[in-house]
Amino acid sequence: MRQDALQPPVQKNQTIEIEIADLGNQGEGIGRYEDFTVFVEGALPGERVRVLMVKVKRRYGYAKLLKILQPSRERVAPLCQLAGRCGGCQLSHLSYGGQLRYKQNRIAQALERIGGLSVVVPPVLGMAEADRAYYRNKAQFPVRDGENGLTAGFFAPRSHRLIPVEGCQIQSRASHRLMPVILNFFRKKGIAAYDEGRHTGLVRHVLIREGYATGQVLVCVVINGTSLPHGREFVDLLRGEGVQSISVNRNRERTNVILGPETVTLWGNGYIEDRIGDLRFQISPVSFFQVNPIQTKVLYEIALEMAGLTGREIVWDAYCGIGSISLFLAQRAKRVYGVEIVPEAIADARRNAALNGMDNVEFYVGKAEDVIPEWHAKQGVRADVIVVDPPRAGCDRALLEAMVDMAPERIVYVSCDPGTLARDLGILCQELGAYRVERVQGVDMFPETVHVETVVMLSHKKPDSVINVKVEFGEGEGKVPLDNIAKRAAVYKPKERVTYKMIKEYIEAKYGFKVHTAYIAEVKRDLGLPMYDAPNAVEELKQSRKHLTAEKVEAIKDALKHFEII
Ligand SMILES: C[S@@+](CC[C@H](N)C(=O)[O-])C[C@H]1O[C@@H](n2cnc3c(N)ncnc32)[C@H](O)[C@@H]1O
Repeated sequence: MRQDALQPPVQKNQTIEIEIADLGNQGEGIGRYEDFTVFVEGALPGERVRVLMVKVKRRYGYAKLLKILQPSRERVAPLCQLAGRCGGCQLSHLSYGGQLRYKQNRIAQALERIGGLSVVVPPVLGMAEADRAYYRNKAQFPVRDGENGLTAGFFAPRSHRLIPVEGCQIQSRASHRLMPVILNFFRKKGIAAYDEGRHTGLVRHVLIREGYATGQVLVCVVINGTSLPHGREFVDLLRGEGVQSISVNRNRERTNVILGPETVTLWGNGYIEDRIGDLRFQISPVSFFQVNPIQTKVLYEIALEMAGLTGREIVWDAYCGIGSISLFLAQRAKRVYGVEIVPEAIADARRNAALNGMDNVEFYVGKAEDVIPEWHAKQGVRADVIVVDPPRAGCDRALLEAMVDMAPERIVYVSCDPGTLARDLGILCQELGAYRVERVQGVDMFPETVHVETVVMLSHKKPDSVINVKVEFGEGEGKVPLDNIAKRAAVYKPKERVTYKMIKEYIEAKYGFKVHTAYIAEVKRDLGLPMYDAPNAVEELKQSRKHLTAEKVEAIKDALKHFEII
């Protein structure tokens, strides 16, 4: 043990040799140097590596991989020439079997460490080798000015530096074919790429979506303006390339969010069609649709199986997108209600229900956490099964509480983030104690990357048996005093969950300044506190921001003390 526990045993720019023991949530190797944790991008468990320390904090640091002294048996040569540079495929140097084991382990660890749930997690369902190349049906390329003029690509890890992408192994074949054609057109017509710093220029992103079963292709250009110059010629060009739907999306905000609020169709119906199993789906540019069509079928079939439908059930599908899971469920349920925040997706969902001749589904636009509790409280609607498929941030607490109130027999939780999944299952199963986990299944929707989809089946906890106990309250022999009950209730009262919002509000009220979630997360991390309740912190830390001042650190620590977190 070091003499001065506050002094890290390494310094910035120092070269050290370490053994890698684990892989972090971003696919980075994790090793120890004395009792100091070192994160090394590109290193694998079982490897001995020489690294250069690039950032040193009190208890942990980040290092650059200089040399692999002893490679792991799981190390493979990445198929993609951009591996390690573009920030997209964090695991392309790990064998596919190794990737699946990493994902299985990630789910199990999150459930145990964050959710407090000890559950058997079976192997993740992977893809056949022949299907893995070019598996994505949607590409969203940022467009910026590069060394050779207007360029499309992907951002390097934790930056907005564009790495030109030619020959990406996971994007669709249609995007490989069309991007050079589209970029050439913009260059020839002198159409400017977007400049983030100055908020000038026109083309921000190009989105290309391809129907896996139909081969139909949609192109949507996201612009910092109202219209695309030479739009007619652009349409003619892409129609000549066999594109079915061409649109522009207007995004004039200074934001990292890709899509803006308005989409204008330049040509076609404004959507493409695809199929999953026997069902047909129309998909517009701004609607969510799962990106891996082969694995989507696997995922939905598992969700359907877990829902255990017999044809008599009322089902709610929260976060329903274009209604794809809803329609899968409606094939075997009495009635399905879908809720989704994006109006265009609900328009797609309604069209999709009609397209498939299904009249036992209804769709509502709104936040799941508003719509479902309101329908339950005001209209008294009930549910036999609730399916949730939230974005990475997981379910809103109000929705979790409403589900417990509605007490469906089963909840099927589809998740793309093991951390927030575990947090929400912890609330449903441990904190509110209303459900138990029956089955967990990971599905590899995102080969080569750290991401994994998980489906969980929860069943309602029912008492095993009932005994009748006669109790008299009040003073006197054989009676239970009322004040004792109040005291016991105070002892067992669950602690209020402290949210980042509460910490921010406390600091603003007491110190008069705002602090970013990422700052709170950084201080928590420095203090060695768990980070699971800051699902967006990692993303937020990627954005450029000012230095975290000592004043803010003290204010955050004060708030953490106030809420008894430290
Ligand atoms: C992971 S997608 C799932 C979509 C769909 N279940 C599927 O498999 O295609 C999450 C969806 O939730 C929607 N969404 C995000 N926040 C929401 C909220 N608070 N209430 C309802 N829907 C929301 C998004 O627009 C997106 O369509």
